[in-house]
Amino acid sequence: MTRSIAKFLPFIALLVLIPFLLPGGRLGSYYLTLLILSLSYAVAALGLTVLLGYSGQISLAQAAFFGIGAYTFSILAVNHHIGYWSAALAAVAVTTGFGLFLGAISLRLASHYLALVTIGFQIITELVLNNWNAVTDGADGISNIPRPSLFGYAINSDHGFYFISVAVLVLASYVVFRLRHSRLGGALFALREDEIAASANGISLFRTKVLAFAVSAALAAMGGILYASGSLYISPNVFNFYQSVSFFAMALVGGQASIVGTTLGAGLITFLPEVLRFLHAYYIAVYGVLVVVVVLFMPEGLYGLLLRGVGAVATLVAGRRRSDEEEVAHLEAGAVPERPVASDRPLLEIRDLAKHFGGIKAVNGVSLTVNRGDVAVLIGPNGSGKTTVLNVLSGIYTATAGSIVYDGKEITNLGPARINRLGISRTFQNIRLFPELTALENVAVGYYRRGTVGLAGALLSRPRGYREEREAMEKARETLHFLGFARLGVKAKNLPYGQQRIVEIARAIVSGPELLLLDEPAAGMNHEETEVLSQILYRIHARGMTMLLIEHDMSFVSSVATRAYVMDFGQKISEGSVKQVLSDPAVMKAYLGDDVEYA
Ligand SMILES: Nc1ncnc2c1ncn2[C@@H]1O[C@H](COP(=O)(O)OP(=O)(O)OP(=O)(O)O)[C@@H](O)[C@H]1O
Repeated sequence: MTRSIAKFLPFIALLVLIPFLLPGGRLGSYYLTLLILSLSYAVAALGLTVLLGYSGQISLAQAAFFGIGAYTFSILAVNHHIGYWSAALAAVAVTTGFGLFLGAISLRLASHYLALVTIGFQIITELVLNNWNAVTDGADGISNIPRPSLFGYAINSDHGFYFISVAVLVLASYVVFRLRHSRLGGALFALREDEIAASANGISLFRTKVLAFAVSAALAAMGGILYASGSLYISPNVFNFYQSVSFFAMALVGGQASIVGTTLGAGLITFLPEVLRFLHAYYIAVYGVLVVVVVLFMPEGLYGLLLRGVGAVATLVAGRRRSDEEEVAHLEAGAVPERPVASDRPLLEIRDLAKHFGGIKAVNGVSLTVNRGDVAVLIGPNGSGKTTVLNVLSGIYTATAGSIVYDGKEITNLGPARINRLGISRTFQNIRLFPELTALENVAVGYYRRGTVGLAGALLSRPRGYREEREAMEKARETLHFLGFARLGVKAKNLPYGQQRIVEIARAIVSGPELLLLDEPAAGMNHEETEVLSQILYRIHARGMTMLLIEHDMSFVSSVATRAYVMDFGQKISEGSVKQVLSDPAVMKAYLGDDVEYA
């Protein structure tokens, strides 16, 4: 057991001891009922930890999945007399199916549009539960819902069922924890932070989003089954829109990306109305204000605030931390590494490529070949179509016409994730790091394409999951070190511009791609930083990577490039060595216009 899992132990111990802690040895049955209720809510809210906290997808349909789980289980167990655990498994499977469906149809939707679709799903589910009398018994609901038996013992008492609920919460937390600490966890966070950058690092948006919805629905179903068994009776009004909002509030108030935080949030949102009951009619206003205050002023939730407080005290006790600045390493000066000589074997062949945006012919019939070992540069005036070539090449845009062949394979319009997995990595003109992830975590995401562990592997094979995660972290550390960067634990959004560029390059090379695409890597850098960047590109080139870069800084281009292509108005107007193209009259005309003769 790792230390990370061990840190949950006091919390689990507390949950086990709660019924014995209060005066009188045992809680009154009313509070025990509330505790069981809050555990069922916590399990369902953990689904939102994955969906909202990790992958950043907004869902207001968690009560619908909670209801589908509770109803499927109750219908099977009560009306069809299916055994408890078989009915429970079937309910989780059916609800997961609905999660897969909702995830698949919401693929192209973001933020408020996605929220609207989930609200629609929630309302349809409520309508079905209320009106499909033959199956759901409509507004009457279903009663006499059974409780489980374990090893032949029926767990009928509230106390017994409380411990079953704790066990299910621990199991649900374990699922979320394992998912978080596998390559899929990194993929979910990347998706939350920047979908384009995630897909350019080999992460399939479709599979990852659908996975998040499915896991979230499965956890909602587990919570729903606990709810049904705990209450012994269900009716549609429990699984309404307000309950979905409550689940949302539980995740936000506790700490949406934290297992313990969400569990605390569920407890708080369940017990708060009881604690505030003395306020009579005013309680709902006070309750609402408290929730809004936490959401507005504590972005990491109450648990995040608690952790920060503990961290601050620990820092005070241990003395001041070394400042981040002290951790900055520099690229060690050394001889310029021996760079490979470009071969005449093509790695990338672009033929008659066109990309039109309505009437704008951004790229219009461009052909170019990059040989293995080349550092090819694409230059041209602003708006000449360079970035568009890179975007089509890396699958971000689909081509209007033409073909792209990489390593002998046609890759035109394959999509960014598949193209990355074939060994093509890129950086972006307007740096696209994952801002809330640290430099190290950002780079580890770049190693995604080298991993193999899927959901089953992450949940069932702890050694494989850990090994892969550790390997990604080690490679990320090694790559950052190779580039002379040591602020590993600093969030990307807190790094200065030049360092963000280095981290983005590290993320692009960590998986050892064959072809590296760099879009204006020196943009916004001062002279010193540009010098360091050329050293970095020499080192990367010396490792055998072929590069295609876009750049405006001609002295930088002259120092690193082995071959140059020039574009103007969407077409290639010149190619050759940097020296050759810079003295080509067509190129001078493109840059200087009619002043060329004067120049
Ligand atoms: N998504 C888009 N929708 C519409 N037009 C676009 C889109 N992307 C690029 N364009 C247009 O295509 C043309 C080429 O743009 P592109 O960004 O490829 O040029 P560039 O050579 O990279 O320029 P710069 O050096 O300024 O980055 C421009 O006219 C631009 O406005």
